[in-house]
Amino acid sequence: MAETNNFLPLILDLSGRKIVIFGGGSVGERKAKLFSGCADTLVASLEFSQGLQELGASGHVRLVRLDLLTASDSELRELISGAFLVIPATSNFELNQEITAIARENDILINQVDTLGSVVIPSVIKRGDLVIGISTLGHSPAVSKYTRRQIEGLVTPEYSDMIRLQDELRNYLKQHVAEQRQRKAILWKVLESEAVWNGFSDSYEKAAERAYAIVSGYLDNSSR
Ligand SMILES: C[C@@]1(CC(=O)O)C2=NC(=C\c3[nH]c(c(CCC(=O)O)c3CC(=O)O)Cc3[nH]c(c(CC(=O)O)c3CCC(=O)O)/C=C3\N/C(=C\2)[C@@H](CCC(=O)O)[C@]3(C)CC(=O)O)/[C@H]1CCC(=O)O
Ligand SMILES: NC(=O)c1ccc[n+]([C@@H]2O[C@H](COP(=O)([O-])OP(=O)(O)OC[C@H]3O[C@@H](n4cnc5c(N)ncnc54)[C@H](O)[C@@H]3O)[C@@H](O)[C@H]2O)c1
Repeated sequence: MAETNNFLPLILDLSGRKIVIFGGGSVGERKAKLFSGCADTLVASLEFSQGLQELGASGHVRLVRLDLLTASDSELRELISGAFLVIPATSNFELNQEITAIARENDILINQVDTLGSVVIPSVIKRGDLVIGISTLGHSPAVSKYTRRQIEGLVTPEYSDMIRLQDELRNYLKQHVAEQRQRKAILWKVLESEAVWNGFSDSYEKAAERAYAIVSGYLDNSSR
């Protein structure tokens, strides 16, 4: 098991990145579903789950059918050529290790699914512009999944509304408040306002109206 206190989550722009998954079973499908929305995802396998066949048919992932045990090294290198991330997820541990070695030789990031490798895939929550990654660093993926479900219950749709409102306010305040510390104080006053949060249940406009009232109050006080 790798030394786990050196792991940190990163939020990456995967657009245009090539991700190659070996193995089209339940794990390969879960990984392909995660990445297919944002990266060029290829799955190489003997067989493909129903879910992957559907993703392939809809053009969301590229499926390459082959027996990796009889594939030549050059065929494997061709498949991983230009890849940002390789995920060896067949049911054959030795084969996964072989693919890992080839990816390592080519300095490609590897997400190992049958042990803790240098890249760990977290549980992911994506609610609009709010993205949360959760990992136990290999100790208990079930707890990651459990924690995801717990947090999903907390992250109500109002979080996306508040992100939109804060984004709007940040741009407004950059035009009207010179001092960054003052801008930060106003944003937190809005963020911690129960009236603003409750306003969203009426409408976004209602919450925004209450937020701008806080901003005006702050600006009036500071101009005295
Ligand atoms: C988070 C998530 C992301 C994803 O892959 O999508 C993920 N696994 C998920 C679910 C899950 N996986 C497993 C169970 C069964 C219960 C359990 O074992 O706990 C459950 C829960 C379930 O299915 O209910 C079995 C399992 N997992 C690994 C092994 C190999 C081993 O450890 O030996 C075995 C076989 C163990 C055995 O043979 O018994 C290894 C890994 N799994 C990881 C990620 C990485 C560590 C992440 C972390 O530490 O948090 C790591 C190291 C590598 C990797 O990145 O794949 C995803 C939840 C997505 C969601 O939120 O829904
Ligand atoms: N990381 C995780 O969350 C997690 C969860 C469960 C299991 N695992 C591990 O992940 C691995 C895959 O698990 P799974 O449930 O997806 O297995 P699975 O049996 O559902 O799928 C295995 C896939 O590998 C393909 N495959 C096997 N041999 C092949 C070959 N020679 N050439 C091409 N393709 C080949 C099969 O066609 C199949 O599509 C297992 O080793 C398991 O230990 C990881």
